[in-house]
Amino acid sequence: VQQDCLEEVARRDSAPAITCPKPGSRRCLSAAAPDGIPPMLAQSRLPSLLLLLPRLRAVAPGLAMSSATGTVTVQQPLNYRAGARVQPADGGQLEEVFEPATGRVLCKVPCSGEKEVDLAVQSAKAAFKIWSQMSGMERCRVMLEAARIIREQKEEIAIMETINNGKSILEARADIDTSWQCLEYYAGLAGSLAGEHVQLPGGCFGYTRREPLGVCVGIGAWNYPFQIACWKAGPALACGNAMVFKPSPFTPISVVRLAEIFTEAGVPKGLFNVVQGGVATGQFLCQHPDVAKISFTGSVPTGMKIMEMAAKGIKPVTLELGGKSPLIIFSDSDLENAVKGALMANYLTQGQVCCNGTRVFVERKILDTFTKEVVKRTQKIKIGDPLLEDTRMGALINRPHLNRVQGFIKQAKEQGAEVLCGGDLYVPDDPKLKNGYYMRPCVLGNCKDDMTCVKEEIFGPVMAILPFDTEEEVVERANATKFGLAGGVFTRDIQKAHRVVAALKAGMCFINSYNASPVELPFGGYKHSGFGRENGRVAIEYYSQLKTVCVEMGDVECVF
Ligand SMILES: NC(=O)c1ccc[n+]([C@@H]2O[C@H](COP(=O)([O-])OP(=O)(O)OC[C@H]3O[C@@H](n4cnc5c(N)ncnc54)[C@H](O)[C@@H]3O)[C@@H](O)[C@H]2O)c1
Ligand SMILES: C[N+](C)(C)CCCC=O
Repeated sequence: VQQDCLEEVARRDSAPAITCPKPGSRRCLSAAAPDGIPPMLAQSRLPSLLLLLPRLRAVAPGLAMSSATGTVTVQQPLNYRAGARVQPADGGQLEEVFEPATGRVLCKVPCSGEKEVDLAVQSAKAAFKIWSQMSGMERCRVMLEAARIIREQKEEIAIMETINNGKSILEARADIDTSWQCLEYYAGLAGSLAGEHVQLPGGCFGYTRREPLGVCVGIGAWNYPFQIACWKAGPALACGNAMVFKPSPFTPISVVRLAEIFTEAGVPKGLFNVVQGGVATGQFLCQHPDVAKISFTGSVPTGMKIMEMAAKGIKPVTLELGGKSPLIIFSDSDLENAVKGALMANYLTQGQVCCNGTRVFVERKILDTFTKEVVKRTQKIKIGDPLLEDTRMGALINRPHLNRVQGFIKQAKEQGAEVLCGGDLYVPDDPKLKNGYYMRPCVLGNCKDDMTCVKEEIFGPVMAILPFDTEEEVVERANATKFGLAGGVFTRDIQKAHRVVAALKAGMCFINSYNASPVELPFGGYKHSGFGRENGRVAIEYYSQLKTVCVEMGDVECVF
């Protein structure tokens, strides 16, 4: 037993059944797909929660028996500094945190002020002195241990994420998988970070050292709270940096568990700290003179503000922003796969995914057949309690966001789009879910490129279908957007597939699939969707700096 768990959970008789991955399974992306579950979400199944109880009690006392929807309250502090949960030194305004599935308040979190932000940064600075002096192999070992603990505690973390975010437990498990995989991947790279040796005339030489930046700030969005934190912490820590992370005020819970796991794994106390709050806390972080880098995931308007603040301190930034990505379905596609691809491109996490392919361009020849099939499958999606195993769509993040998505659908109708299915609020039969933030996934037909629903990021389960006639035309229309995060193409013609993705102005492209995110592949946007990359070897560049050392072996040549 290594911690006071943050959850004080009321006991209930009917706990949801829990499944776990096969121990040692590499990743769910490549796993077989039992029960028709998409391979990227598939898990091998274990029996019920009862079999896991001894281990769950050990790692998370109080969480094990009954982490069911509608029962959890959070009582422990959600700030983390110098290796422990703390109350913020100057916590001001309280933010209510909701359980999207029920609309209940899970806790009220004090927003960290300037003093708490400074304490967190100072704590990170102190730990940086130790961590940055360790060898890559030493850092690798600690990070592997953190990955191992996450893998071991995957079920509890996934439950926490589902309760705070509203996404289905099936998806939350896949998120936790990509989280520990990310730490494992960068642990692997930590030991091989190196510079170059360059021979110069007269026996002189130079060499380069890849050095960490210092204290890095991570600011996260609410749609993938734990995963976003790992995608930033992985490369940052591998390079020898320390981090202060601020999650979205809507989803403050799971990242504190990550901080505890890092401490349990053996990082110096203070290496990974968490501050809580919204705009003001984020600003204190970005403006802090001892912060060396900002990595931000969120909306385009906030990204612009972050960049302005970073510019004043000449701080490098990584911006992972929004999108309105095209998915192009040619008539020679495997129709079954194309339909599945469109569903995966639009409905994960209730459609609240930055890289979603929400503009679905369909070659006119197959428009009717494709649309009919997509609508049929969309109508069958099981909405409801996100902790139930058979739920495929949970609740949106909060009431204002649900209203915003509904507003987009209303406006789409006013502008001439046709609602082919869904788009209305969904009220589950279960009384405890009556105040949750549910809606039916929506397919819009009769869409035109200049409609708001086609131009703006809706960030909800809303797919717009747009017919096209030629390759040239569709590429031009696909690129006619300020965003450039992702894009996809379905076709059996291999030359056409590569030609089209080469022409797409987007950072993450898919051929005959959509929304896979293996940690080995860089992820990030073009244009207003941001710059810098997460995942893959290249992320090392964004969390390190190169020092050149020039060595003279003879006498100094002096012109004076
Ligand atoms: N490209 C990606 O990898 C990626 C991933 C997930 C989400 N997103 C995008 O995130 C958006 C949804 O997330 P959101 O609603 O949380 O975004 P948001 O921009 O409202 O907030 C993101 C984070 O920034 C903080 N913040 C807000 N104003 C700030 C300021 N002035 N200074 C510093 N910090 C500030 C918020 O508290 C939050 O932690 C969507 O546009 C989505 O596409 C992008
Ligand atoms: C894991 N996905 C589905 C590729 C989402 C990445 C993060 C975007 O919001």
